This record gives sequence, C-alpha cells and structure tokens, in this order.
Amino acid sequence: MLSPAIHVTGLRVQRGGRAVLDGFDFSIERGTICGLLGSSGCGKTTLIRSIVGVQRLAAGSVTVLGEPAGSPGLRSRVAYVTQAPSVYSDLSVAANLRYFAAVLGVPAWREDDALEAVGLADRRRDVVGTLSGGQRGRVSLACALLSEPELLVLDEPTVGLDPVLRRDLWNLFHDLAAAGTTLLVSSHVMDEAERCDRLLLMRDGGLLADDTPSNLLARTRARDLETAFLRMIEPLAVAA
Ligand SMILES: Nc1ncnc2c1ncn2[C@@H]1O[C@H](COP(=O)(O)OP(=O)(O)OP(=O)(O)O)[C@@H](O)[C@H]1O
Repeated sequence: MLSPAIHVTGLRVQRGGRAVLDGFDFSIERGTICGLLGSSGCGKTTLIRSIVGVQRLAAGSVTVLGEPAGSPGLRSRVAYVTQAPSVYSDLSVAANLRYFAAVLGVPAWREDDALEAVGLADRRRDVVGTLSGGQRGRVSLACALLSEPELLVLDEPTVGLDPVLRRDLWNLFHDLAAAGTTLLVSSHVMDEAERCDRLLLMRDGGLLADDTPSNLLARTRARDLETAFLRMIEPLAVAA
C-alpha cells in the first residue's frame, strides 16, 4: 500500500522564541484535497513550510510521499505555490514557463498544457508585470504544474479571482486529485472548504479539527461550514 501523501507526528515548531505549532499529528491520503483553515497568524504558513521542508522543526517528524520533508528526491514531486506569485515580472508568460520547464527538465509541450489548465493560453505573449494579480498567481500555478507534482501545496490560490475563475480552478483541482495528485489548499473562503475532501482547522498553533466537511457539519449541528467553524472556535474563545 502507498504511504500517505503527508504524515505528521508530534510536530513542534518554534519561531521568534515561542511555540508556533505545538504537538501536531495528522495524515493526508494520496489523491485527496485537504483544506487548511484558521485565523490569521494561527500557523498555516508555518505548517506549509514544514511540509515543503523549509522550516526547522523543534520536535516531531514530517514525512512526505514516504520521504522526510525537504529530501532532495522530493524536489520535482512536490510543488508549492506561495501567496505572492513567484514568477519573473519582466519576462513574458511563455518565457517564464520556458525558464521553469528548463530548470525542472520537463519537455516543452507541458508548457502549453499548463497554460491551458489555468486558462491563460491566450496571454502567453504578455509580460507578467502587465497582468492582474490574479493572472500572475495563475502563471505561478502553471509553473508549479509543469513537473506534474504528486503533491501540490497552494497558499490561498483563489485570492482576487472572480467566481467563474474560482470555479474553473476548483474544477482543475478536482481533475488533478482524480488523476492521483494530492492537494493541500490553505483558504479563508468558507465555500471553498466545502469543496475539500478533508479539512484541517487550526487555532493558535494547535489542530482544532481534522475531519470531512460533512462530519464537521454533523458534529456541530450547523448548516454551513462558517457556522460550524464558529461553533468549534467560540467555546474556546469563551473559555479564554
Ligand atoms: N519569521 C518569523 N519570526 C518569528 N515569528 C514568526 C515569523 N513568521 C511568522 N511568525 C509567527 O508565527 C505565527 C504563525 O505565523 P504564520 O505565518 O504561520 O501564520 P498564518 O496562519 O499563515 O497567517 P496568515 O493567515 O495571516 O498568513 C505568527 O504568530 C507569527 O507572528
């Protein structure tokens, strides 16, 4: 049987002299979409950094696709799309794709497929700096798709996108998952949480819930996930 896409045990991370993540344990199965939710500053980016292998751990372990996070063998198997687009704004869309395809050593035909997937095939000649923020983010996503990663980590991928584009991107995410890719998607948008197979809800460096959207609704007797999350968070707020 294949190992989980992500397996985290006893994870503890210190930043700025204090514990930012404290005692995390969870697994994410391959070919699923997992949403990562929680208030600003609760540690989502730090968890993502731990998974992509750029964060020093104070304790615990993070195993990705059967290897320790950050192993050289994972470089082409894991892609991370940061919140700020990480592409060259003075180059055209096509030149960015060509550059990253060369770095990753993937065939040129994948450039067209990646641009098609993010709906930017007609903008290939445009200089990235002349595109909107949402379009730049999609160029970044296209570059991440080039290596056909087994794990795709996306930090707020739909910020600034209109509903049609958001729907199209979520259709793409589901197509990727159906083909076996695992996606970890951080989001603040509650209707996106419903589109995930599983949700990790974080609060103050801890894991408040790790469950399916339907179980979360049932557990909290809520009609929508926004209410479910508030019901999970509020007892703690009252106790604090
Ligand atoms: N470079 C750093 N040095 C010290 N502390 C840091 C550093 N980066 C983040 N932190 C702290 O770690 C905590 C978690 O930050 P993190 O960026 O992981 O949160 P987040 O959930 O991703 O927030 P947001 O949703 O606002 O992006 C915060 O309290 C933050 O102040």
